[in-house]
Amino acid sequence: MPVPALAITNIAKSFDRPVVQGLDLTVPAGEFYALLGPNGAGKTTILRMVAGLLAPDAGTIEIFGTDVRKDPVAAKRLLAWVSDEPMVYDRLTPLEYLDFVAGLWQVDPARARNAANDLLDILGLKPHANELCGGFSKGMLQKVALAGAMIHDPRLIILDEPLTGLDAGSARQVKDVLLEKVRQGVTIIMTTHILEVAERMAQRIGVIAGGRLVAEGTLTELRARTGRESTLEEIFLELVETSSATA
Ligand SMILES: Nc1ncnc2c1ncn2[C@@H]1O[C@H](COP(=O)(O)OP(=O)(O)OP(=O)(O)O)[C@@H](O)[C@H]1O
Repeated sequence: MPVPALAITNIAKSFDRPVVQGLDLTVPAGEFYALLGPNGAGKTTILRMVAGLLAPDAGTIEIFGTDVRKDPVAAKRLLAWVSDEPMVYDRLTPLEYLDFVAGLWQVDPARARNAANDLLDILGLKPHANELCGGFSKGMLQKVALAGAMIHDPRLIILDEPLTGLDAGSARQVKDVLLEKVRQGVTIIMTTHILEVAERMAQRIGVIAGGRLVAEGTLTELRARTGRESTLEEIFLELVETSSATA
């Protein structure tokens, strides 16, 4: 079997109470995977552990076979983490910021500049490429952060609510970038509360509730599980209600 992009085995994490409990999750290479779940379900906590920003209390996480805790630098090279709170330096222009990030990853400068120009173009930021980020709206900063996360050609891109706060045009640009990456063979894992986005973009959907994976599959498989022709919204609500009743 080919090495999956992400293999999570039995991870757990507690803060003042258990937040992630015995979670297994495997995402094959090249897949667009959406992670859904109610507020507080543990989605961000899971992704922060995958990105190496938070240590699990138990279990293992592998990115293309590389253990995130044993070899964090190698694992981080393979992935990009795009948080829902973009961190971009105010006093840099998008082009300077992308040069800076590419430098941290030791990407060849000429290659990085080409990639930066392509990303800024597709994200509609070309006209602002030489303006200071300090004057940008949150949506523009989100797009600069996304471009920065992709500059080292990651094989796995993890995004936490990437479309929140974006207008229709910006959301379209971000979706186009992500779909193009998937066409190129990159794996994408994304949380979203916009069920229509999960329905249209993702090949498989995982539903998290109470820190556990309560269902997973293609939309057709999830429909089969609930046993009727439902919308993703109906399936989602049913799965989450069932899981909280069981808990
Ligand atoms: N650093 C922390 N310290 C204490 N509790 C935390 C911490 N991070 C997350 N939590 C708690 O863990 C639970 C899960 O939070 P998490 O952000 O992972 O959920 P989520 O599924 O991403 O939610 P949302 O959809 O609202 O973003 C919440 O109850 C949250 O308050």
